[in-house]
Amino acid sequence: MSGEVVLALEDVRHAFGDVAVLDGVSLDVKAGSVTCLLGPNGSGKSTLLSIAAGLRTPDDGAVTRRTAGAARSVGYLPQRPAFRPQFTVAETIAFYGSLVPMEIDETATLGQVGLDGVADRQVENLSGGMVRLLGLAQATVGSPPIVVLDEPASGLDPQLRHHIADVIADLAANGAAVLMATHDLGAAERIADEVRVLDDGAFVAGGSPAAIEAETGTDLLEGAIDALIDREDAIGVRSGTAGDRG
Ligand SMILES: Nc1ncnc2c1ncn2[C@@H]1O[C@H](COP(=O)(O)OP(=O)(O)OP(=O)(O)O)[C@@H](O)[C@H]1O
Repeated sequence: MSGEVVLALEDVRHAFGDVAVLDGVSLDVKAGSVTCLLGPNGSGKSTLLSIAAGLRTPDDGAVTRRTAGAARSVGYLPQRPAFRPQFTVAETIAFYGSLVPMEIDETATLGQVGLDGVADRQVENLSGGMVRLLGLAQATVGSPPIVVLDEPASGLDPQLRHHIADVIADLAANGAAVLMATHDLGAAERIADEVRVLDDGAFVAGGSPAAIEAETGTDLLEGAIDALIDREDAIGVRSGTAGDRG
């Protein structure tokens, strides 16, 4: 099965009101691989991920998920994961486990993200980073063949970021097709089989990290992104002050 395209987006378009966010985006994600979406804040990564995960219907274009026979088709980690505050960590995973028609090893699920030691702690008493780890664990419950992760390492310290990247690489090694948005270029460099750079609603580059670096004459993704994205534009999007700059 490994290497088959299990998630395909074809000429996907989406707008919020009169603001076009995705302007004809096509993408194949294969089983056993990690695809990282890079791009400035507001470039449409989360919108694309929510469409890929089936949570949002695009205005136009086709989304195909080949997940027949899977207990759960898609695991999804939102950008801001939120859980019932009074549930413990173990109860939270048990709840998600109850939604899929298969036996879940809760301890192993928590262990893979390093949360087995806080299984009895209530969610409201977790740190922000721990909540994100719980979100990642939740996204893997039921071994979905497609895993969609929106900034899985956001707000985590460098060691945890590294650990999360290892967990994600393991998911792909075990056959999952992983599609994730990230601003962690080091992680993308390390674990991405494919990178897509999104800007102004379209992909401006795609390929392995090495291929993108070769194409842009750079030796790190950070340099490649600088070469591909107009930094002034990106800062304008971030701060909303583009119109104020003289
Ligand atoms: N529900 C919504 N209604 C209206 N506009 C939206 C909605 N969701 C997103 N947008 C707009 O769509 C654009 C793309 O947002 P999106 O969250 O997809 O970007 P992103 O690349 O994930 O950004 P970031 O890196 O900051 O998370 C932004 O201009 C955003 O304001």
